[in-house]
Amino acid sequence: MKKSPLPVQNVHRSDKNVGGGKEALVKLLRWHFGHADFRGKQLEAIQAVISGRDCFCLMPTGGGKSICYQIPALAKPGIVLVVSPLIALMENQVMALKEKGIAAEYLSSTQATHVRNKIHEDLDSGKPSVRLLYVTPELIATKGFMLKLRKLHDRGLLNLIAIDEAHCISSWGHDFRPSYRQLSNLRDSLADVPMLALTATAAPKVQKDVIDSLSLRNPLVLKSSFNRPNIFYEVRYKDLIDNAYTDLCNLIKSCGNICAIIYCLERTTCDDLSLHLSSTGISSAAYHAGLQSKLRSTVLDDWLSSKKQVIVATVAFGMGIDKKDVRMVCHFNVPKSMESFYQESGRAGRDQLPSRSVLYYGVDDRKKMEFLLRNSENKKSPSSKKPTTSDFDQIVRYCEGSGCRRKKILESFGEEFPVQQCKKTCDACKHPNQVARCLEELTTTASRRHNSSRVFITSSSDNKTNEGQYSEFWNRNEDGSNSDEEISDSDDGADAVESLAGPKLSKKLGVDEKLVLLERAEEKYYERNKQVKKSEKNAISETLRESSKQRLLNELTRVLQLLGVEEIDSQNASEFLENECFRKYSKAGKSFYYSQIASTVRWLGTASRDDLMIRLSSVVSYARGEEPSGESLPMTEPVENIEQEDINTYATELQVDEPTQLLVTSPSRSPIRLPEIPSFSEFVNRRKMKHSTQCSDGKKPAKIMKLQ
Ligand SMILES: Nc1ncnc2c1ncn2[C@@H]1O[C@H](COP(=O)(O)OP(=O)(O)OP(=O)(O)O)[C@@H](O)[C@H]1O
Ligand SMILES: [Mg+2]
Repeated sequence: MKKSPLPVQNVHRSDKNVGGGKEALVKLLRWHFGHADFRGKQLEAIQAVISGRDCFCLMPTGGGKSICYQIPALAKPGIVLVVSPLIALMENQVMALKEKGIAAEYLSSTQATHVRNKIHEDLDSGKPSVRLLYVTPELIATKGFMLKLRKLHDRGLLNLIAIDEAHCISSWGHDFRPSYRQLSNLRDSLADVPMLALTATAAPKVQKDVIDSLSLRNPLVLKSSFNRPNIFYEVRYKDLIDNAYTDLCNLIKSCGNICAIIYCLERTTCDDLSLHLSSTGISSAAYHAGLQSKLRSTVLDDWLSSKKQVIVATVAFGMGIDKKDVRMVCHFNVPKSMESFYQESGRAGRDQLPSRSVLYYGVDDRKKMEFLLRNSENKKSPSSKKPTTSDFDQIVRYCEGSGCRRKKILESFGEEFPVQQCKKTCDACKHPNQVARCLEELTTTASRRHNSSRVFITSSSDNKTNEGQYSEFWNRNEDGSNSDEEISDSDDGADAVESLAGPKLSKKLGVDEKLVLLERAEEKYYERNKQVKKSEKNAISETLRESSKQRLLNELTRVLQLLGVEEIDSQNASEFLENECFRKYSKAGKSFYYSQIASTVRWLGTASRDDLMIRLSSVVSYARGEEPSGESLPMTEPVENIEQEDINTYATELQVDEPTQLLVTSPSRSPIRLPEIPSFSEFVNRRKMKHSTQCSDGKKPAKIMKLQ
């Protein structure tokens, strides 16, 4: 309900009288926001900036930082400029303020010109009505807008510049945004306007970097404890769970109809996991930068209004989103640093009610992340301060070490925390024996699976993987490409689907993006051509098959390299797997086929060397004369009723003497490019197809071979 604003208080004059100042400020807080009193260091921050002093305010996520600049805007005539990194975040706050009857606006490229013009007119008028003006750092960097700010300042109207999410200025931070760097000019241009930097980033090196970069002058530094007592911390070990998807479903269901966020490393995992949750009756949606902006807003709105219960997202989601009743934040893949983990898990329980942070930890995930971090370390410039493998070690210790989780989080931010204060609000304190057993089991299981006695804090520096899959891994890339800038200030390239003519897809796109674009283009085609038969719509197109093969190939290449498997030719194996999906689901239709491909990709991501050798036994290659080592591997695809004739024909068609000689070494062992050789099952399948064509031609059917 809108309230008429309280007459503007000139608290500035009474700020020396702390008691009087406080009373007036509390009155504003109660009237406009309905809160009984200030929390933590809010009042100190407000009084500092009102008195004209710079302030650096560190409060945990959900601590109530916004009030620190919203109340000053109501306490003094004039304007408070708020710099915010995300359009969604600005929109949210402005909407909430307007609902409270507070004159707030934001300026962004997404607004209609007439809306922007109206705001500019108001700013240029003798007595602007706007009290809080939200802008992006990009806008501040423009000459025109800076000129406007100077004019406002000259007219005595610019009271405060608040830099929200101020850690974005530091490349040490987990959310570095190059555009924030431009804010370092503010001090020169508007020297005497007080600045308020706000962040929940706990890392001391980021804090110092923020103060230096913004040239804060003798700032009042306010730090609150980073402890979030209402969050229960817990780690689940993927290597000890039969099926992490099922485990997660059960977990969500066991909590009732809660609102949750699930973070995944890859967009495909978001899509896949969300699909899976939905199929079990949990209302969920995926959210990542690969979605069209309209769809993203719908997903966000649905989740904010609790129409959707669970949002499955990449790290592109969540900064500054003020949904109070998030009861669980789950990391389905290990986060890249303790800082990211703290920020993301901190989105639970903003209403201070009991909530949960659950981290699904897997040794494979850890290796993947180590690889990405090492790769990025190798690439980065000497001045770059991206999270490193040593930052990551903190999160590994959080998962792989015994002892209070809460203590580990807080100590990694330099905060001392006596274990007794945890009061059994983490799994390690509540069920110490169970956690100890899990860790012991993890050591044995993982060392067995990964053929290594070193499980803890190891690294896999020489692994190669498809980095393109993790385009949101660095929330904001230094070079700005692939950043979720697109999530904040501009529309993304997904709209290209609209103009998609045939398979004209940019080479820059990853396979998954291409697949999604093709799917959408296809959907659009069918939408426009409703007369097209349903069966046709359901048919699996060659393009889809090709993209699926490529998707499998990418994952296979990554997994084979990660596990050091050389005996499997990824090309043959991907074709084999795709063929398997096609064979099983071509009749059932596209969605079944697509979901089978997705689940195969998922399986590849968790498969061990032995799993791969077993399932892909028919495409395992050995060097000429080399025998498979150890016991013979069982085949998951038993080939029955195969005649010697078939084997001979297979050999003859490939012009070799013995079938075993077909099986050549992996490309890494042999520099010679060999002609493409179909796998045996593929060959059998082709023959099967030939037979069936012959049958339909009215010829006598040949003996049918059965591949299960
Ligand atoms: N003094 C207060 N008393 C009660 N509730 C408050 C008070 N101050 C803020 N809140 C509430 O706390 C919640 C979090 O506030 P806010 O969004 O400002 O947090 P934040 O510190 O900016 O978090 P983030 O780091 O996630 O952006 C909001 O719902 C807000 O209404
Ligand atoms: Mg905030």
